[in-house]
Amino acid sequence: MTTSDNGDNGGIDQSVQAELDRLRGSIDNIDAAVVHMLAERFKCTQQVGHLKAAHHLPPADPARESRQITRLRELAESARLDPAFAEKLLNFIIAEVIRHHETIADGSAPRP
Ligand SMILES: C=C(O[C@@H]1C=C(C(=O)O)C=C[C@H]1O)C(=O)O
Repeated sequence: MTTSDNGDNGGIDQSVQAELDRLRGSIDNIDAAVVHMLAERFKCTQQVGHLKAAHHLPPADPARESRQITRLRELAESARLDPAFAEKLLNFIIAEVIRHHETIADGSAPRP
């Protein structure tokens, strides 16, 4: 067995290390894509927040959220992702968006 250290049992086989590095490279790329996609999503939701504030619409729209959750759960199922996890993630993001919308409606967020 080829290990990356002096033979103690803490060493990792080099082929295992190479596979770990390859997979972690992909994970890093995916994490970067997630960050970029979230940034784009927040750019859109900020604009929605300003539109709502300008027209005195409430920050949250529970009916829209309910449709999104139904849709996302279906997408998750077909992608073999746990639908409960997908729902929790969407709710987490939406809660942050609503917080932004409340700040915009308060008048404490500058227009971009
Ligand atoms: C972005 C909106 O505002 C809120 C945030 C949502 C979201 O992040 O997808 C969905 C509904 C609203 O509670 C919207 O009304 O479309």
